Amino acid sequence: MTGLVVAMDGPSGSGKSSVSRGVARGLGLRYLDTGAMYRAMTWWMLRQGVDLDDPGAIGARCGEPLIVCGTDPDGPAIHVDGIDVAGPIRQAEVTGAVSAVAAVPEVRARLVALQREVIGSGGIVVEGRDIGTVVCPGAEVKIYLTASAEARAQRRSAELAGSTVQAQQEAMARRDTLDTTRKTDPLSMADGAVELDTTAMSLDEVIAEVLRLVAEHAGPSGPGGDRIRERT
Ligand SMILES: Nc1ncnc2c1ncn2[C@@H]1O[C@H](COP(=O)(O)OP(=O)(O)OP(=O)(O)O)[C@@H](O)[C@H]1O
Ligand SMILES: Nc1ccn([C@H]2C[C@H](O)[C@@H](COP(=O)(O)O)O2)c(=O)n1
Repeated sequence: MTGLVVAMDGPSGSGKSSVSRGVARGLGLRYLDTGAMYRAMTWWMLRQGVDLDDPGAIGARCGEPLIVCGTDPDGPAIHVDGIDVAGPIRQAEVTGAVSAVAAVPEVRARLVALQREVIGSGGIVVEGRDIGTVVCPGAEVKIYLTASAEARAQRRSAELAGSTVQAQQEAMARRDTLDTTRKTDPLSMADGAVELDTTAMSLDEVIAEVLRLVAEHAGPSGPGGDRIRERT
């Protein structure tokens, strides 16, 4: 029997990580942050001095780093060649460069294959930009999370000391443009996805709504209902 897969896509800062972790905890599922894998690849490229303006150079070297991504929603770990990069991949240098690396087809092919290995037979909430469209189009539940640009920037700047809402909004807009206009597997809403605009919702409300959608789409009376269990 295969396990439940919940696919969570959406633009930067829409709440994918926080919501996915809350849903995984609530259902006793694993959690995979695919953005962390693109960030880990970018961290490695920067460390190696690869020219990030040269997609050919990125594509030629993207098979080299060993990227290992954990699936514990309470402490998702990420290592590159045995080095813990959970902190470094969140730094501004990586955030500013990751969209260029993620646009390279060879990078996407390698990381999608790795993601599918981790997903295995399921029992997991997976978040990113192409989960419902490319990585796992057969996922039982597909969510497309959105929120207004202002709300997303406000949430992010509240999280990061010393950043203004305006600077955050500009940085997010830049990244979203790159992520939605790249040629290979751009961010888009998957067929069958439920769009959830969280602008006026608290994090707890969003998690509760996704749990409700999971129960509706994959609950005891829905398809695959025997595959979910509530964590006690
Ligand atoms: N509904 C919500 N209400 C208020 N704050 C929220 C809500 N959802 C998420 N947040 C907060 O917004 C910030 C961004 O959320 P999160 O990191 O989960 O977004 P993301 O979509 O994973 O972002 P990215 O794609 O950039 O990694 C976090 O500080 C999170 O706690
Ligand atoms: N499935 C994915 C996940 C992420 N990306 C790219 C696009 C993002 O700008 C970047 C970092 O993701 P984040 O940590 O902000 O969620 O990685 C992608 O193309 N596909």
